[in-house]
Amino acid sequence: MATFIASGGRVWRKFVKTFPLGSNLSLKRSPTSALANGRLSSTSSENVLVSKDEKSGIATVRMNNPPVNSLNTALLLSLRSCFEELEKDKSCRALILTSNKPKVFCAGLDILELYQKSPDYVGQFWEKVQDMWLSLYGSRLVTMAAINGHSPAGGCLLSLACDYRIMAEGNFVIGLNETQLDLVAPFWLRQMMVDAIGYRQAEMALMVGALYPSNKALQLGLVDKLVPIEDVQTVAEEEVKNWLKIPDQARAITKMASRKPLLDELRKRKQEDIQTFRDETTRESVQLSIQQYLDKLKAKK
Ligand SMILES: CCCCC/C=C\C/C=C\C=C\CC(=O)SCCNC(=O)CCNC(=O)[C@H](O)C(C)(C)COP(=O)(O)OP(=O)(O)OC[C@H]1O[C@@H](n2cnc3c(N)ncnc32)[C@H](O)[C@@H]1OP(=O)(O)O
Repeated sequence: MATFIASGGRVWRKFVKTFPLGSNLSLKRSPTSALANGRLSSTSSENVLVSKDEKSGIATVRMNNPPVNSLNTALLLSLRSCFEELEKDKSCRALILTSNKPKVFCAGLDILELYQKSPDYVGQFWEKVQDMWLSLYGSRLVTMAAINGHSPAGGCLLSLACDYRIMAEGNFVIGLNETQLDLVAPFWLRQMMVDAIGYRQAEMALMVGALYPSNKALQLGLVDKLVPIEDVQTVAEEEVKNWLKIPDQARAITKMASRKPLLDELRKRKQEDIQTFRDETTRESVQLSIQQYLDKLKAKK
């Protein structure tokens, strides 16, 4: 269903569309954005909320998968569908990725998707991670991560796939802590880390599975800007507007020139990467580590 809502001088396109596994993509107003002045509607089952300002062509994509936006199958499918919809939309020029629940941007992969599942299941799950990443990392749009909270592992993956990262100041962490779960970050994730913070720092960070507080992440270049949590969205919008002063075509071609080798490499080695993930994740010792990690998370309370 697609409707157009005109409000406050801006035209809002609103549609609710059902994606596989019952996840929804809806284009609607975001409650805190300066871009937002359309009508707000919401249902609790929607795991991705999207608002798009037709005038500027800036879309805000809010992950809405309580309690911590862990990347389960449904959220991965919704994110991919959403990125692909916006990619096809000729009037869309930029995408801001954020969390609908401040304090947690994304808790990474849903660990339960990796625990006590069949090799086929985890293989299919991993392919959804790959496909979501291919659509975000390979996007022609300006992509901005508005990291309004913790961003470990898969949350860091999402952030690294964007063009620019603005993070909330304070006691929030970001990084690739895979080794702490006895997992090994795949080559395309490691490469993004190297590209962001340089070989030596990335090598150390990946080996020890480091999670950095936001000020250290800024110092390393893992994020580009720190702002108070309540300003993350507004600053992201301002930053996007600066980026949009550059002609889209030249910017997008330049981006593709630098990202194509890694995109092509994963496309070429997709099945091998899935096989490795299947084998590693379902290994008994890794399952035990995942179980212990889950217990640790629960015991936190
Ligand atoms: C070549 C070899 C190939 C192998 C390749 C293998 C992997 C490679 C690539 C990528 C791998 C990525 C791995 C991951 O992403 S694994 C996920 C890692 N994530 C984390 O370690 C974060 C864990 N969570 C936290 O630290 C905290 O939850 C957080 C700081 C994000 C928020 O804290 P807060 O206090 O607000 O919330 P909690 O009380 O801790 O959590 C609430 C609730 O949610 C559950 N939960 C948290 N995170 C996850 C998660 N990632 N998956 C599933 N469930 C999660 C938590 O257990 C609580 O549940 P409950 O007690 O309320 O039932």
